[in-house]
Amino acid sequence: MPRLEKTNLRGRDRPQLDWRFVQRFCSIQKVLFPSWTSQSVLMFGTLLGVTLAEQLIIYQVGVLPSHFYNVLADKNYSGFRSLVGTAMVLILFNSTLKSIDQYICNQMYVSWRKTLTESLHSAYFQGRVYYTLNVLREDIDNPDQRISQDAERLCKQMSSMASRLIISPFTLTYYTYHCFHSTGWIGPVSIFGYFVIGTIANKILMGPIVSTLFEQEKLEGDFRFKHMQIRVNAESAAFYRAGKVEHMRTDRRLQALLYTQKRLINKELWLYIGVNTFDYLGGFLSYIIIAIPIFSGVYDSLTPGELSALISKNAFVCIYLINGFTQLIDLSTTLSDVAGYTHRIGELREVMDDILRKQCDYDPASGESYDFDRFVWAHYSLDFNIHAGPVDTAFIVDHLSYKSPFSDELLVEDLNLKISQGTHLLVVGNTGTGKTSLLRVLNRLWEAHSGFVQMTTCFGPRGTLFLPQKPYLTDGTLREQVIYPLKDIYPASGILVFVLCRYDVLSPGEMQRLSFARLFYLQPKYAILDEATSALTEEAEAQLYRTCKQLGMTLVSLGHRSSLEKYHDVQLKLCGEGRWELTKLKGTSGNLSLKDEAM
Ligand SMILES: Nc1ncnc2c1ncn2[C@@H]1O[C@H](COP(=O)(O)OP(=O)(O)OP(=O)(O)O)[C@@H](O)[C@H]1O
Repeated sequence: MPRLEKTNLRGRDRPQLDWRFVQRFCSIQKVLFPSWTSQSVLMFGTLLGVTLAEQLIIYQVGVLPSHFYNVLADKNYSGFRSLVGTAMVLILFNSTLKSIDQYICNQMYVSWRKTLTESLHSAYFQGRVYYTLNVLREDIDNPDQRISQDAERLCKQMSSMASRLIISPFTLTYYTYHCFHSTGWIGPVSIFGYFVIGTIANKILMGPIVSTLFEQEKLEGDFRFKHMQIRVNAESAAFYRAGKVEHMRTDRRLQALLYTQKRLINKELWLYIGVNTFDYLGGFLSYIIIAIPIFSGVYDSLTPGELSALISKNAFVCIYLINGFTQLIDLSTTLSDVAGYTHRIGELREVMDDILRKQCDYDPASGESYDFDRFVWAHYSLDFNIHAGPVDTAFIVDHLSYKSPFSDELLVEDLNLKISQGTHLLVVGNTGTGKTSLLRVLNRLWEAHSGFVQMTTCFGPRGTLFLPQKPYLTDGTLREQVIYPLKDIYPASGILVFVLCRYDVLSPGEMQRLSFARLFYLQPKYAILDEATSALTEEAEAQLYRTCKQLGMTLVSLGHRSSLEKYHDVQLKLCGEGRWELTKLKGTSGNLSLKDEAM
């Protein structure tokens, strides 16, 4: 796997309001609106209906004052009474529709967030994408923040734009027609021209905002990660009395974040100036439009009274049309946020797709999310050899060479090995010689440099189970810890009590014991133990190894302790610089050739 360079925010990769934004935005919309009958489309349709009704009512409310002038001037009491009644009904309707509009927008926000986050989750947890993304890819920052926060903000901003955007084609068409009717072509053409200039100016002002917002979100993620790191490692840091240095480092991240936030605010100032200028200039534009024919003598034949009536009528439609456009321009601050979040989520989706594609090329089975539970229940009816191979074998390693993803030096070269039932293997070697890396390659977390690894059993119960060096205890009850990674008890029983477990207060030895409890519960055929007893006494280690063997497990252990030798039949020693030695334990020694020896 080649080392990936950090490419974000450099040169042509700076997130902009460009074609790539449009593509990423459209691909996110496809997720949010998967079909014409989807919930989002129905909500959008309802919102359109509500906003159209709202516009009709607003128009009626807008003409009420002129009716009041009429009935008051005529001292028409019954007309006044019915007008007050109409006004009350219209106002009630208007406020109800406005509230429904807000309500639908909020519902849409939650529904979009659900759809988008679930879609990101399904890619993130597919195969080993979450591992590759967090451990091996350096070109993408804070995937957790993109999924939890950026997706939320994108949906929030889009829902806040929705009702204004959805209605604008209708109001713009309606008032363009009226404007054309009253002023001729000069009105709509000048207003459209004005809008085009405003849009270009705003696009120029928004460009730097999008990339700065992108950067700000990255720094926000880094800052949060630092706090998370302290939270997880609070005890170790406290043993070092590391408060001062952690304070300094956390403050440094805060300063970087605040510096970028200030830069963003400074850039936004120019956008606000642009938007506000556009708003206020728009107010005058209607009078400029009407002034042109007046000064050029088109209306010279009209009396002053007719001229003022014409000016008032034209000003009304022009102002409405301009208002429609300024509302769109006002959205540019929201749009720049949407663009920033769209780039962050779009980039994450692209990288996840890329990882998944490469994983599927390397390991076709990795495309599916591995479901331990499915395999447990399937076991009774299926023999699940996932690759054709001898039934008493877990792995066949053939001329395997591997290296760490960010280095060119081979850790192990040309390794031949067969892990078979009943032959317990001990892997030893100095620190950093590639013992755990061998397990990464066997587990297909890392790709082999050359040669191949064939896994002939499945993961999980009745197959192969890996106990990693760092015991992973998840959130949940003790029962959930023990049955992990199963979701349900197997076979169905209530033997494990429902006790809430605070895994963070367990000692390393207790964590290792709990990992063995998992192993005894799941009872795999092959148990791969990476320094699984390093925090336990030799007596406890002996007891656990004895139990594993009584349960019929074949063990592959990694470790430094010589006490481990007596539980194993064969030893693989990694000597560094690619060299390795395979020897028989319990008396026999010397290099073994894989193909000849029955391992
Ligand atoms: N995620 C990773 N990305 C890049 N390099 C890694 C990664 N994990 C391990 N390495 C490197 O690979 C090399 C082998 O690491 P490995 O974990 O296999 O050592 P090990 O033999 O198990 O050591 P130990 O006895 O300390 O557990 C080390 O130089 C390490 O820095």
